[in-house]
Amino acid sequence: MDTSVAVRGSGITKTFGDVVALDHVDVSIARGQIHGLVGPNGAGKTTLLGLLLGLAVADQGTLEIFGAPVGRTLAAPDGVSGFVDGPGLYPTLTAKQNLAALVALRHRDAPSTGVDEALHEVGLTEVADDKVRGFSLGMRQRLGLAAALLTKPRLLVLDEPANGLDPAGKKHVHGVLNRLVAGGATVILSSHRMDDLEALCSEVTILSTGRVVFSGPLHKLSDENRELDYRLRVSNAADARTVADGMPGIHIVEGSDAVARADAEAIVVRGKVAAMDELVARIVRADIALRELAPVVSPLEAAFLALTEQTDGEASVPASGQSAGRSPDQHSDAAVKPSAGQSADPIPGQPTDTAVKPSTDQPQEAAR
Ligand SMILES: Nc1ncnc2c1ncn2[C@@H]1O[C@H](COP(=O)(O)OP(=O)(O)OP(=O)(O)O)[C@@H](O)[C@H]1O
Repeated sequence: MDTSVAVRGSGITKTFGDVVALDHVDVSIARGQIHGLVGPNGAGKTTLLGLLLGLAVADQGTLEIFGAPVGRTLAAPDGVSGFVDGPGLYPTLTAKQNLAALVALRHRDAPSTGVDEALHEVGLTEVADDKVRGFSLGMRQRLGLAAALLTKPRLLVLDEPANGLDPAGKKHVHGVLNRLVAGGATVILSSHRMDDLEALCSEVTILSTGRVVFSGPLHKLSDENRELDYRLRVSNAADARTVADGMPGIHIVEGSDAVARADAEAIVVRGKVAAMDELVARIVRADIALRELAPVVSPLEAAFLALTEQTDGEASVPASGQSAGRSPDQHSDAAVKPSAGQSADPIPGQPTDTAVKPSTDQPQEAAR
């Protein structure tokens, strides 16, 4: 058994009717890291997370968590907790009562074990006695995280945990996840926020229409040979433009939104890393101050867009659908595969021992 691997999936296929949600997915997720799952709407992220939480069972393929095969029954695998589609909570109970109810289901003798600590960890101590009915989306997300933490998971699985979080809440949750991982746990989360993923994750898996189109370390997405748009804020945009104009490998991007959003002292140029290095050197030699230099879209976002390029509606093609990704030879040495297929249903509202389904106002038998 490879002890460095938390999750290993091979040939995982999950269909819902004629829709292929996961199409022969191979994935290997290292222990002790935060691993990001990213992909367009309908790519299969929630379906995959649901399999990890025991909310659904794959039609084909094998899935192992910490070396143990995931069974064919709907039950959360040992040491795994989290939620998909938002945490299920009892709106008429307080935050504290929600957590106590979950603990009571497991430890009838000590129903409050760990509740205060979990609320403190997610920053909800002050509203511990408030009814969840009045909670904002962000507060519910944090309470769902607290519910998952109660089980002291070795693998925490979260579907878009940053939904509804304000910047302070997001920072707090990032801190919780980083502490968890520092303590040896593994976190797998999905997000549409590339900045969150870049801030948190060492590795990502990009899904497109049910297939893995990239899986590996984030740095492998920074392809120096790919042209990117960069925004430069300088002390004199007109002079910087003159320097860039006609330089080999550099193209000035006119009418870019990124310029409009910035200020009069910004230009946007397109080029590869080597050409950008030369441009920066020339700008400095021309006594122009370079105040900011950043890609208009991050390497992760650029790779995401390139790898999941699709036309409207393509994300919902049935089992016989077309490939939506680029071919492997268009990418670097990370695990890149062609994409295709399409997806289907995470199990309908099946709360399990640790995982919770939809956060409607209907009480779920929640995050135990
Ligand atoms: N219970 C279900 N019944 C039928 N189809 C389903 C079911 N759950 C998911 N699907 C379909 O499977 C595909 C993958 O859905 P999934 O929710 O896994 O995607 P996702 O990547 O999480 O999308 P999003 O980013 O929009 O949350 C979609 O086409 C979806 O319509």
